[in-house]
Amino acid sequence: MTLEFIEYPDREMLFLSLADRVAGQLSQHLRVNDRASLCVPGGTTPAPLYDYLSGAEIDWPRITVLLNDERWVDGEHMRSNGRLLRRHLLHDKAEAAQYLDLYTGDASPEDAAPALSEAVAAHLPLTVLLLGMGTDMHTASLFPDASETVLALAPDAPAVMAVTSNRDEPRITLTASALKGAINTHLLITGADKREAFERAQSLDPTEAPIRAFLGDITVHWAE
Ligand SMILES: O=C1O[C@H](COP(=O)(O)O)[C@@H](O)[C@H](O)[C@H]1O
Repeated sequence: MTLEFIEYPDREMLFLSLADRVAGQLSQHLRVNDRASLCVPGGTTPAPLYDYLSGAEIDWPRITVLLNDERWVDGEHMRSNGRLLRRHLLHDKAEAAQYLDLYTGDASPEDAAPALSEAVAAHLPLTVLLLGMGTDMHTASLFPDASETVLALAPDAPAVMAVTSNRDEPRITLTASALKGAINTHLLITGADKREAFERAQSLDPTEAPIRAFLGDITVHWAE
């Protein structure tokens, strides 16, 4: 198990270099496999990374892109993680990728979870997993001290679960069982507050600091 922490001089360098690394890992995988999967976070941090990645010269038609988690809102809603992807990643060269949308339009994420679990399971293990993290140490939609997080961290959890106990909108999330087997895992964090949260997480239980469940073989990318 190796945790590598890379500190970049600035965010621009981080986003450029991480886009290059992710593209390289996907291409490498496609040299000996028919298909690859790229699982990425939503939120406010990764848009510039996706702008770079969308122009990468990789064999996008052989790549399935999916989110770590989605908020149960319409795809055009400001809080939709899918909206972020459609605007910043799934255009230019990456428009040719296959997109596995976690927002199905079902009445609730509970209704959608069983079929999504099957759909996601077909793309495991993930070729490249990129995680984000909130200052509260949540990752994907696995939130600290939530009863659903205990279930989503269990090794026998289905690949996808509904999350309804958080204070915002209902959500859908990949669980630890789907996320943890990825071939390449990266964590993208920026700013002093997230670095401090990341350091704190290392001595906490995953139920208090869900990102802790993924701090095995991982490369952490940080810039102020
Ligand atoms: O709610 C979410 O938050 C995390 C972190 O987002 P950020 O805004 O602090 O960058 C994100 O990784 C996750 O996908 C998203 O749904």
